[in-house]
Amino acid sequence: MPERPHRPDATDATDATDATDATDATGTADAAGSESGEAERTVRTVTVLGSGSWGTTFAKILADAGRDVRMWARRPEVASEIAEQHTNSGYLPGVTLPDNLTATSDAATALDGADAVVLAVPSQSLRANLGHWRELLPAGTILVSLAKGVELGTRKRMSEVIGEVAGVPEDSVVVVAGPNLAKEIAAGQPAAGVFACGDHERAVAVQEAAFTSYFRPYTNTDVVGSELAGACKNVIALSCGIAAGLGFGANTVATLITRGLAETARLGAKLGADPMTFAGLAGVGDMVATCASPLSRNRTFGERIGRGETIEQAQEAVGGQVAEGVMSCRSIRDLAHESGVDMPITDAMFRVCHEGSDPATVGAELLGRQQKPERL
Ligand SMILES: NC(=O)C1=CN([C@@H]2O[C@H](COP(=O)(O)OP(=O)(O)OC[C@H]3O[C@@H](n4cnc5c(N)ncnc54)[C@H](OP(=O)(O)O)[C@@H]3O)[C@@H](O)[C@H]2O)C=CC1
Ligand SMILES: O=C(CO)COP(=O)(O)O
Repeated sequence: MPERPHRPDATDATDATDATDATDATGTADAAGSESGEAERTVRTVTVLGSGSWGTTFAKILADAGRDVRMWARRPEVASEIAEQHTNSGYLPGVTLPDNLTATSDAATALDGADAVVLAVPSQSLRANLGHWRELLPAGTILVSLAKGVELGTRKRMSEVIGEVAGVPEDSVVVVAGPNLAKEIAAGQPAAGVFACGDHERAVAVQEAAFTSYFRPYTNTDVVGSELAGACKNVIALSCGIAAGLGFGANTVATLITRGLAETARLGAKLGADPMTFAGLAGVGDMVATCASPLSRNRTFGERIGRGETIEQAQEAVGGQVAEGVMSCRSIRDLAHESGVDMPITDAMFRVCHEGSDPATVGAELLGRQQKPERL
């Protein structure tokens, strides 16, 4: 696969069009999820559905990379603030958004003619939200998922949910993973991400559209591993927060990160992931960033629980934003049980978040389990 030339922080998205590009800019050449990988694609116009921390930050990356970006916000006042003041103060205080990023609360207006559509709502709301948007998706658009979670009940990964609801092959969805704490990236701090898709051409098209001087996207074809890594680390971040809240230090957190990665990789191996994905940005990269940073909502949530606060108080501490691990500990635990995979930390988080178990007691039980070799 030849590499395409990359140019960070393009000021003109048309720069991205080269003589080899045979894709219709309107995206009508190829319906989303239909025949793919036959022609290089160019993404010029992107719609981001959801205007929370990561949705807004990802929109900023795309706009800084020279794309025309339209955001959809479910609250009209958020859309007006983004469109008129170029800020989203509720989610990214102090951040100025680029002029080529606009917003509306009307999904049809937001979606009109988009070459790519980024789904940036919480995992457990994705099915319902996408159900409203399905009929409005432009033909040929590339669907991109930012959500890191596993659906309750169905135990499906987000690309599976998107494929089902949008009626496209799940391996046509581009999944964004990696150590991407929104506030750091919105402040222009250097970071890398990984864009996973079964169709390499689609991943490359989005990679090119999101390449800036501060954000470096890689591609990967292991969608299963990338999605599971992103969902599972939120649960492990809860446990690291709890450990910190209980007053434990770096050894405890490092143990949870390492053993958390081990149980994530075990689940991934069982479900067909490439084990090397867990050694990459989506795996160890995101695990370390989320488990160690006070910016993580999941870690913060866990820390509050560790300090003795209730689930409701911990939810307040993350300011109404989503701590995906709280729901995903249930769906991932169910997935693990169904797959016959042992995930003791995830199981412990389920007991704390959903059965009212005492965090210190659960921690002691984790330590006291049957001894075993590090690698089975
Ligand atoms: N924040 C981060 O650093 C990162 C987040 N992610 C993942 O990206 C996904 C989106 O995260 P993020 O943008 O941070 O989330 P936030 O909680 O910051 O924002 C959620 C956004 O979705 C909207 N929304 C629409 N429908 C719903 C609904 N039913 N329930 C709740 N919110 C809804 C919210 O609207 P409203 O404002 O009106 O509530 C808001 O715009 C998550 O899966 C997260 O794990 C991935 C990498 C980094
Ligand atoms: O996914 C993230 C970083 O990669 C964000 O983590 P939180 O949702 O815990 O803030």
